[in-house]
Amino acid sequence: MAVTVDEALTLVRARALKARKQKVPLGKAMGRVLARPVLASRDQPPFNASAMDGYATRKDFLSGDQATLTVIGESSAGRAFEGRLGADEAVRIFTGAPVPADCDAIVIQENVVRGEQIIELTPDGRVPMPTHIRKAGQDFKAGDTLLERGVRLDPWRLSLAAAAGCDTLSVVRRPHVVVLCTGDELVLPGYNPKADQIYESASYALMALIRQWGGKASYLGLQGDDAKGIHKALKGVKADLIVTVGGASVGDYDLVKPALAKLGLTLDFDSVKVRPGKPTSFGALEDGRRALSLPGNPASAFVTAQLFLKVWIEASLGMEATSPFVTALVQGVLGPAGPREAYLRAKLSSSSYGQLQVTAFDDQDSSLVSVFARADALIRLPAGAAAQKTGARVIVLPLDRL
Ligand SMILES: Nc1nc2c(c(=O)[nH]1)N[C@H]1C(S)=C(S)[C@@H](COP(=O)(O)OP(=O)(O)OC[C@H]3O[C@@H](n4cnc5c(N)ncnc54)[C@H](O)[C@@H]3O)O[C@H]1N2
Ligand code: MOO
Repeated sequence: MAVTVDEALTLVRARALKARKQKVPLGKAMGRVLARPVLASRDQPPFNASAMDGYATRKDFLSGDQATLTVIGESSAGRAFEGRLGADEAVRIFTGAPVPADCDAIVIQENVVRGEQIIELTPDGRVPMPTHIRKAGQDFKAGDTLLERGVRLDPWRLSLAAAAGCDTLSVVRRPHVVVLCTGDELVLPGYNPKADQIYESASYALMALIRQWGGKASYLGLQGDDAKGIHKALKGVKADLIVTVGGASVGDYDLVKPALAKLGLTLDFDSVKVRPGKPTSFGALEDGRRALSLPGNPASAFVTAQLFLKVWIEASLGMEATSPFVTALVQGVLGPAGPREAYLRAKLSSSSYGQLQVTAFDDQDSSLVSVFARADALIRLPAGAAAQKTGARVIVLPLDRL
């Protein structure tokens, strides 16, 4: 069954794993997806806090006849002033320190002339500045949901969880994805290729992408064009998803599907109406492991990984589906799309006034590793799309470059 990209995405999502929880220390939670929300157990800040170094006092002391205040104590960050203020009194205060209970104004130290115990207010010092006091709960309040379930932790979200006092987080277990490459012509980097061989390169991108997208990746190495060998390599392997690369098409040496068939493969689709990436298939084995077979041409494997592998990993992590697309103005000429939805390797730039622009590489052959290494986006052309000229708005899928 040949399906469109959208149909394939629906089928891939339908075979996502049920999220399994595990606890991890906050310091190890970068990149993980929350299995439970992070809630605030207290207000932040927990007290009215001074935003400036200066003097805490009362507004009514600033507006009276008196232009001097008596300093009766100090409040510093971590050491609150516990006393009470009398008439025309102030407390020395520092940024981040609790504002004493009966104070409602901060005079910054630049706006006073400091004496021994008495400070003299300059005219500016007599104007109350509400922003100099950060209200308790200004950042967040006890009981607030700070981070929703399904959110992926990034540096700023980790900081928020820390600000809420969480030392461990409940996250979704990473789906385990194994990668097997097939083809008699392939040699691992570091070994000597014969004249008719090439280096295996696709798995290096795929393994890194799986990790970047939130999965756990294991490399099963290389298998020749031998259905028995492929079957043996996959038979007892622990995995949530098996990704095979190569041997996916219709030739005499395309032996991945027969090998997976022996493991009880039920196919959801065996071909996608996409260019590159037509011989991509997906389904599940008898034992529940999912199997995604990618074409061997590196660009075909990378495009289909970006489309389907990423979505399967994210759905299995309990992340909400979001559109990965933006739009940009095309530079140069794009030919018509043909009968399959097309993804052209392209380079993003921005105009002098910040408009996103995109330029397709001239050579779109699906074997080219060098072009992908320079691309930072894919231009998506719907099946049957007409040719496009400079200035046309096109749909773009930015790549997850570091
Ligand atoms: N008669 C037909 N021939 C082909 C069709 C078709 O429909 N009818 N489809 C073409 C399309 S589209 C693609 S894409 C390729 C993909 O085929 P396979 O998945 O069977 O890939 P291979 O033949 O094994 O390899 C293709 C190409 O990629 C190189 N390769 C494979 N694995 C790797 C790797 N891990 N790292 C680097 N390079 C790799 C391999 O050496 C080949 O050059 O089939 C078309 N044929
Ligand atoms: O679909 Mo193939 O991936 O055109 O080279």
